[in-house]
Amino acid sequence: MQKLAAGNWKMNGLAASLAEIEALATAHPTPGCDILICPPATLLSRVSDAALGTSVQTGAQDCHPKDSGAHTGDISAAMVRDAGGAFVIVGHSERRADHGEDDALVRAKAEAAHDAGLIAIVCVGETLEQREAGRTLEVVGGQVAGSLPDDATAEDTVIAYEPVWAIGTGKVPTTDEIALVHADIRARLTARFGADGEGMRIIYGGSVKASNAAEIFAVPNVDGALVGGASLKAADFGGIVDALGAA
Ligand SMILES: O=C[C@H](O)COP(=O)(O)O
Repeated sequence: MQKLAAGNWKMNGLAASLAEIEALATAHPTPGCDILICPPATLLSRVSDAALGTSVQTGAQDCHPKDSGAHTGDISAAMVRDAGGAFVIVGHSERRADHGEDDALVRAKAEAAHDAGLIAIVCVGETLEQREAGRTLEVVGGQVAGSLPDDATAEDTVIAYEPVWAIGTGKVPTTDEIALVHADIRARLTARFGADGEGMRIIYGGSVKASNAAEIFAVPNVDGALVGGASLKAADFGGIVDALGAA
């Protein structure tokens, strides 16, 4: 399967950041993996224009489950598509925590993404408290079960495993810990979706940097990364793209 290096700019990026897209595309004209940048919604259209015809694909960080309507401040999956996006992240732990999003809502957003022809990156991951209580597989397994539409396919769905305690902290699980969770997710996907579950990409997120990327990408069932801080600068993200292309 084609691996995925996905950058999530979160609430970062102004017009000056468009230069990073050009730099990334110029440095990686024929990468050995898919490259995705999810800028803030304010920049999606301009980033998509800048990325047109290059190796860089674009997406949004969230979408509303409805197509349109009276939902001030939200954007729909159709709007993401209209702005040039091909992907949308749903259920990121920051949205689950900041906006009280539960699995049912995340699933509805993934369904909306699919209806609009987008690839949904569905995020799951345990808190430190849950890990320390020995509940990692139970929590992540429950999120996978509840957040994925029944008709998800290998082509339209990516799972991002992001331990909440590893996001933006510089703390990363051991490769054995990552392997255990990714293998468990793979088993659940295969049991539920058959061949599609075997082919669905499972990417890791949480303090991925160029310096630790190769080690993480060598772990079985790690099919790429969802990168926050280290995706903001083309020079940093480029190192991760190189590591994934070589994996
Ligand atoms: O969406 C990206 C993740 O939350 C990871 O963020 P980070 O690479 O800054 O730890």
